[in-house]
Amino acid sequence: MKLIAANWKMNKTQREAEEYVSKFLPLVKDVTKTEILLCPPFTSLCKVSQMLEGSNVKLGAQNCHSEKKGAFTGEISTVMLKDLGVEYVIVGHSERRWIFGESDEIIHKKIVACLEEGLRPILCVGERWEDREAGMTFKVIETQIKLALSGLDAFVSKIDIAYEPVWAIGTGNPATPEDAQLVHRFIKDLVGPVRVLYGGSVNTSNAGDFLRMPDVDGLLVGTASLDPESFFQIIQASENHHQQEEGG
Ligand SMILES: O=C[C@H](O)COP(=O)(O)O
Repeated sequence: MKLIAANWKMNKTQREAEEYVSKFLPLVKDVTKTEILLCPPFTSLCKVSQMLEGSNVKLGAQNCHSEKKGAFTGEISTVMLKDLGVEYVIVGHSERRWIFGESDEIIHKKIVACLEEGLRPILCVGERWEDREAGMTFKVIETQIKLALSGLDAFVSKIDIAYEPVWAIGTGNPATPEDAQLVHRFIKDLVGPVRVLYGGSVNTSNAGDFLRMPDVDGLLVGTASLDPESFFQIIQASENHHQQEEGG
């Protein structure tokens, strides 16, 4: 099943999150062929978790710490997330890699922490523009994945990967669906059967084009997920795609 995930990043107060979910749940109530995920900021997880109970929408977090508890001021553990009803955690988003200096080693530890707690990590990988220009896209992706998933071959079915080219994030300049397809294929050849999402300037107009690619198994949506209507339209693109596939 395709996964369409919303990463709200550092947006929305609790009240705004509540308004969003109130509008969103009736829109998606008949969605059955697509897995839907909302990843609000930590401050809204509790409220959103209560609202999603019994619905067809799952809850994710945008980050976690690698330790279960202890003297880590300002951090949130996988145990705490699990306790709130979180099922997914975005790990290694490029905004954490490049703004906060999160290393591949830390990302690996976070993935292990998620797996230990029964949470499903969405590992984000992606090249910067200069990597792409230097012809290093595949090398960068390979290195990020090998380091993050080192020793975790047996757990690949419990992990999703999001290909998010750094230069495409929040720029309005997405990868072409064909370029995304090439990288997704490369990732599956490297890792084995794994669900690979695309992220980076996905919107209501281009979502269907990405979802038509054979190895695009879902989308990780930032900006266009902030409005419930437009996020719903992206989910609809996935439902439509599924219907077309079934129709042959
Ligand atoms: O996690 C989501 C991605 O960073 C994509 O963000 P964007 O849709 O605003 O480009």
